[in-house]
Amino acid sequence: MSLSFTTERQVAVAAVRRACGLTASVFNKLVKNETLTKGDKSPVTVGDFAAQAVVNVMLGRAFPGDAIVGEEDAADLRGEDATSMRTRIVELANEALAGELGLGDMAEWGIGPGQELPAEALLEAIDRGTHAGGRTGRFWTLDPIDGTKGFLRGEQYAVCLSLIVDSQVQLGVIGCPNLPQHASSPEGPRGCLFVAVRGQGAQQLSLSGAHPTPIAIPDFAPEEVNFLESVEAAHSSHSFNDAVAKIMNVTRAPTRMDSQAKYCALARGDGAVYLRMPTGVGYKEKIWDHAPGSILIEEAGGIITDSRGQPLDFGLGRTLGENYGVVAAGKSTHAAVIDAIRKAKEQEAKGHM
Ligand SMILES: Nc1ncnc2c1ncn2[C@@H]1O[C@H](COP(=O)(O)O)[C@@H](OP(=O)(O)O)[C@H]1O
Ligand SMILES: [Mg+2]
Ligand SMILES: [Mg+2]
Ligand SMILES: [Mg+2]
Repeated sequence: MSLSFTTERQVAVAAVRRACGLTASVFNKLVKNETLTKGDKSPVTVGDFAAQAVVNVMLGRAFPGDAIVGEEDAADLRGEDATSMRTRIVELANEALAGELGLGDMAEWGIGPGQELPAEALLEAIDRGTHAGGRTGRFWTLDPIDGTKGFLRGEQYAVCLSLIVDSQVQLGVIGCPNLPQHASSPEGPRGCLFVAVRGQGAQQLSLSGAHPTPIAIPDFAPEEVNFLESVEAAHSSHSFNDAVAKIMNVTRAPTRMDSQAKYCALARGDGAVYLRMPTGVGYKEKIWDHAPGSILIEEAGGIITDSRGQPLDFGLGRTLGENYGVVAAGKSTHAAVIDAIRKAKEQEAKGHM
């Protein structure tokens, strides 16, 4: 078997590009009854569902034998009360699948004129994402909109796709429609793609899939270190991050950003540390929230582990198992973060936090 994953990369970039176009167009037109609240109280929009349908249709055509671990499922879309949402999703997904071919995209992965897919086919495509994951075999992970809360605020979100083979992430593609192309000009052009293939490095591309540019995590002088963290305090402990930053004598304020755009920002050197610590007990991190970002960090020369310094295990199923948080940083910084976390935990245990 070839391990260059050339076709997989091509399909993944094409699928993420189409899904980004869809989500960006949906944002400007989103109305109130196009968002649902899921069982865990988190929001999901017609954009999430339609983007999952598009990516799953394309993966299904290119790799009919591959399983998919996708965040969304179509259960809430089948009832009569969901008719208007369903109609909108069908319209959005068909529009994206019929849209112009991007760089490296193939006509047979999308649909031609008059080939619109009916609602049932698209709901089935969404439900192709119900795979359980696991230790062996080949499957994709898909988060059609990561950072749905950021998406709804008009801030950062990302379309995130990865390929896992026997528990190892081999390919990751992340599309960030709202991320400035250069951190140095935050008001400049927005929208970029990030791609990493195991052993082939990490790249930033334009949203169209053109102009691949290698990216790497730079060395940070201690006084230049800053943290990247979630906007949502319920997703990651801001106060623990403050304690860790203090121990590391970090003076720069943290950069808050939704979604795996944080991994992209880290991979190109916009920030030095991504730290995500649990806010309570019970929540298990999902593999689609970290698999694409993890390979991007590794291929950009960084290290990603849990807060104990142990590797993340993508072979446990749909989640990462018991939650010890996530720490990503460049090689020269990562050990210092793990050490500071240990000290912060000691302080916390002594009631000093
Ligand atoms: N209590 C919790 N702890 C950690 N992550 C959580 C969480 N509740 C939801 N999330 C996850 O946090 C993701 C967003 O991450 P971030 O905070 O970095 O923007 C969500 O992805 P979705 O937006 O795809 O649902 C969701 O999977
Ligand atoms: Mg969600
Ligand atoms: Mg997510
Ligand atoms: Mg999501």
